[in-house]
Amino acid sequence: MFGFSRKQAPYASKVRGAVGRDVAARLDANPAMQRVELAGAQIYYQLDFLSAERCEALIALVDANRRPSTLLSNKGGPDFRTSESCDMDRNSPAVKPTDEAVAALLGIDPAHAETMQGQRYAPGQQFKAHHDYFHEAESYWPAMKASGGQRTWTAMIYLNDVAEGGATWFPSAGIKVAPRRGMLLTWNNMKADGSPNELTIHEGMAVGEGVKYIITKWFRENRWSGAG
Ligand SMILES: O=C(O)CCC(=O)C(=O)O
Ligand SMILES: [Fe+2]
Repeated sequence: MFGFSRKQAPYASKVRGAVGRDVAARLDANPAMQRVELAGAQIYYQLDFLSAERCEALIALVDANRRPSTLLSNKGGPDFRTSESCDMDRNSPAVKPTDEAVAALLGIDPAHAETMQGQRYAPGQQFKAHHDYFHEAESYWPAMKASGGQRTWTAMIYLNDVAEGGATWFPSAGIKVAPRRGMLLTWNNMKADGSPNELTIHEGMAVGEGVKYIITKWFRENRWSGAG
């Protein structure tokens, strides 16, 4: 029969929907986690996830390895992402416990995680509004699909307090998170039906005074192949 098939939302996905439910159930059951009051997206945070000592060790690694940040698409122009960043080797002793703790917190197989990124923003540096999920109509998508598929959850940790600016702002969701040493922020980039959630658009606002250090971990729907 033609014309009577049930319509699916574009890009809906059972696998991605299930990851959203499973991780949220785990976070809801964790007394240390707080859920941001918001109907349209799953956003959680935990104060003091990392000790000051661990934060300092990670900051030293970012400082030692930082280079200009890159983007998958250069549509946003030269001031879109002006921070510096680096890979945080998951096998290095300073990174491993944090890397594993984040995956365990979410209950996602660490093999699904991309290499953790360290990021450093000096005054005036920023990461303008973007989605962490891949836009499947873009030319980069086939390579991303092959390397582990869509990004589901993002986890970020603020490694220091910032004197002024540097908040993570979700303009559509109406949430602004000020950096705070050791705090973890995590959100699901997908909706309940497993399609990309536009409401998760976010920006790393320009730092006013001080330097901002964070680490970010992106999880894929499949095992990440380590390339792309
Ligand atoms: O710097 C921030 O607060 C946001 C960073 C970010 O959006 C990312 O790493 O994907
Ligand atoms: Fe982001």
